[in-house]
Amino acid sequence: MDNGSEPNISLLYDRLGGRSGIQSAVELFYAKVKDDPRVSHYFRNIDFAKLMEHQTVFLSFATGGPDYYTGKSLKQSHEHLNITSAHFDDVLGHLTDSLVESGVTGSDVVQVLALLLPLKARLIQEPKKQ
Ligand code: HEM
Repeated sequence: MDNGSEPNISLLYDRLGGRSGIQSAVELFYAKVKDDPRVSHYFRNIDFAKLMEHQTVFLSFATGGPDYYTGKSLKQSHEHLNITSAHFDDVLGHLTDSLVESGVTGSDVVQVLALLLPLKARLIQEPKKQ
């Protein structure tokens, strides 16, 4: 038993390799997205350097790192894009592959996805059912 001042568990952020580990996975991720004709059209005329920086900060913040995400709300930055449910899944598939290729363990990949999947309803615009 220790003195109880620090819980003996590691942060998801640290297990992802901290800021530099997340940044490498994000670079891999956008390379895949840009190469995928199903979704690359969403990213036309986008400043990728800025986008990668914002995504790195967002993921660092979401996984318990010291960064604080102060960008636009995800709803604001995505609503003009009209993202479909299937395209959301395609993009998260690329994120999954990028994390696996970066050496992230299966259970940590699941933990990242568990943080992001609940955001789907805010990011997609499906036609309203009659
Ligand atoms: C949970 C999943 C997602 C997260 C956490 C996420 C996160 C982000 C973040 C943090 C930004 C930067 C916002 C800013 O610069 O203020 C961004 C921008 C963007 N995202 Fe996502 N995103 C997700 C899913 C998607 C999907 C599925 C697509 C397309 C199919 C997409 C397309 C874009 C585009 C095109 C931008 C740039 C918008 C602009 O600069 O006008 N995102 N996203």
